[in-house]
Amino acid sequence: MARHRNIRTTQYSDDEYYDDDDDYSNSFEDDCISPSDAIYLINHKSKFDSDQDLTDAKVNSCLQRVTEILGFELAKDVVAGHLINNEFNIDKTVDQIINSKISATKVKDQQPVDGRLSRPPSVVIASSSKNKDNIIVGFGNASISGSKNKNLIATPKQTPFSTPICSPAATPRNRSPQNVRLGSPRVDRKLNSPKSNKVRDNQGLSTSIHKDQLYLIIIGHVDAGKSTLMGHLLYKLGHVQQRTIQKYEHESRKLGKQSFLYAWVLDETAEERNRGITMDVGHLKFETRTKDVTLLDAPGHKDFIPNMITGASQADATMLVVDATKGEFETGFDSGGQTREHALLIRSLGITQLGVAVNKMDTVNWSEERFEEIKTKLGLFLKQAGYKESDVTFVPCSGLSGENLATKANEALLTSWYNGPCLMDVIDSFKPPERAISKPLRLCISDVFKSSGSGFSIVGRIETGQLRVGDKVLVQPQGEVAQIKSEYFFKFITLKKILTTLCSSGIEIDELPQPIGLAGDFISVSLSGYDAQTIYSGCVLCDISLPIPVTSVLEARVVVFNVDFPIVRGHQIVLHYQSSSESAVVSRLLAELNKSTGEVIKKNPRMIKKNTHALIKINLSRPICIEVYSDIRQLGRVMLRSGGTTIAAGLVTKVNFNK
Ligand SMILES: Nc1nc2c(ncn2[C@@H]2O[C@H](COP(=O)(O)OP(=O)(O)OP(=O)(O)O)[C@@H](O)[C@H]2O)c(=O)[nH]1
Repeated sequence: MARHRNIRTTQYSDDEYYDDDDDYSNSFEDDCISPSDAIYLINHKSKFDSDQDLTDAKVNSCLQRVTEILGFELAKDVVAGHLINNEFNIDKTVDQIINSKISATKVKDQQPVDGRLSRPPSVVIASSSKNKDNIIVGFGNASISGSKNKNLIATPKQTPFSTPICSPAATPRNRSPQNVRLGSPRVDRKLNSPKSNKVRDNQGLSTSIHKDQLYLIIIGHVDAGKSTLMGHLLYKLGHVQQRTIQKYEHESRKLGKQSFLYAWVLDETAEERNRGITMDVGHLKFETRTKDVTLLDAPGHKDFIPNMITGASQADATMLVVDATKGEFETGFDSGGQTREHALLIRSLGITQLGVAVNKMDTVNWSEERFEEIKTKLGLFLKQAGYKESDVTFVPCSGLSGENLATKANEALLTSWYNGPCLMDVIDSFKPPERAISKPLRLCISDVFKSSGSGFSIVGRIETGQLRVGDKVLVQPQGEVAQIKSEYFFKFITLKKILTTLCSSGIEIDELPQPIGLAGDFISVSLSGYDAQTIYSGCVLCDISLPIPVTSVLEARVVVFNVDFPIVRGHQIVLHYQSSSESAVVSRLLAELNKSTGEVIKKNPRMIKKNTHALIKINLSRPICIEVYSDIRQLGRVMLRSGGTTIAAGLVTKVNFNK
């Protein structure tokens, strides 16, 4: 039996408590009063009211239990207040704390946009607390049961698929159930955490974690040294054991790829290691002085740009890695290289904070001249791409030698002219965005996994809103109402707590359940009792009363990249959004727009040339879940690809053509 049980719904009685074999007795820790004592004390409250010591003892005894259920610490006097208010009822106390934190956060976060998304605070609280009697904390299977609601959105014919799309050309129409992955969800790895900080503050639920949560994507041209840089940084921070590195050194030497030893920390599959390239987005978790950072190591190779887009859609800040080696920077930067494309993609997705690691400085003898040359060329391009100079920081470093990564540079040739921040300082200086907890629930499913037995799990990020066990949600685009069933245990894995990884590399598994998931959390939910065939990557769990729009037609304001051929009406494209993609066609060119003001320059142009802004209409081959950017930014961004290259990026301006 898991440590985390249905404590909050348990009605204790003396009989249960005194039964030696009864698991309930284990639910209370050593320093907690027994349930029978608690009940007795509550029933005889008046007798002991004057006894401050006794009250303290009761608070102390319940404090740990409350903290365990919440998953974070609050100041003792805050918990004491709630406990006394609720007559030491742990269940009510926890609910009250959670609800008070949500409403506190919500006031700050409330952003009425157009009425469609705004709603009174009471609705938010009610929706999350209406099933409070059923809230369960623990491991095991949870179930979303589907009761079809035909009055909602018609169910498009779709079949499940398992992996993020790799092929830009294909629409995954005929994926079979067998494609659902077997085994554990691909969740994120946390390496050894020597400085893991378990302290929590009392600033509210979304901000209660002592360290801010930041999703950082590493981008750059193929072989710029992204994986090596981050692998070595993690090693320097003590997140990778020395024996693991020794093992990688030994094994990579056997393959004749010793220079990739640090890259292996992030490139985990045999194919990636054999080919020496990153293919899928690797996730790792580490801590800086002020942040819990989730690292998204994106593939540099152009064949895997769709995977990179998937990673980018989750990121808050970016580290662009360029190779300082003579000729190599130029290859990556010139047209055909991925430096520009990646930087543009990231900016188009609304990510503004950028660090530029000028890597492999050892190959140019730590030359200041070379660093400045790269800074000038790239800086100019980044400015044109819409990055503010103040949001971009250049750092000279070497992923291979480890120079200027976790600590300030030692290399005399570098320190003779450089006194700026090291890579770690730059990462630490990124600002995490505010999480939109008060907006309607949007959980974007990025993966579906078949677990042992009949159940399956979904993995995804809560982009906005919140989710609790017992909540009813709408699965879009199916339009089916589902519920996180209370009689099952709910497995909530958040990146705040973290996760699983390769046992072979000495990395620990640390999956912790949470009673509530909030915007920004990447979670895994074990499901059973719901048809796995109808759920797939790209589906969205959302608020029943304010569902995400489902549409097969949309309008978007796009920036056309440096394309060889102009975009014309009837242009076949693949539309990328979140972790999904869909084949589509540009059905109308509505207007060419002024780059800076957005004013219409020309209505109904015949074509849209490179580097222009335009308003276009797109018809998709089947309905997708998407938002207007001004409603929910995270879900209103799209990428247009054609012939294996990204031709434009844009923001959705209209989705509902019936109104
Ligand atoms: N001299 C030198 N070589 C480096 C440095 N960093 C990485 N390399 C080498 O560059 C090669 C590519 O490194 P990776 O870390 O795999 O590059 P990557 O950018 O992650 O590659 P993809 O993910 O496939 O795009 C490897 O041989 C590394 O050893 C560095 O600072 N100096």
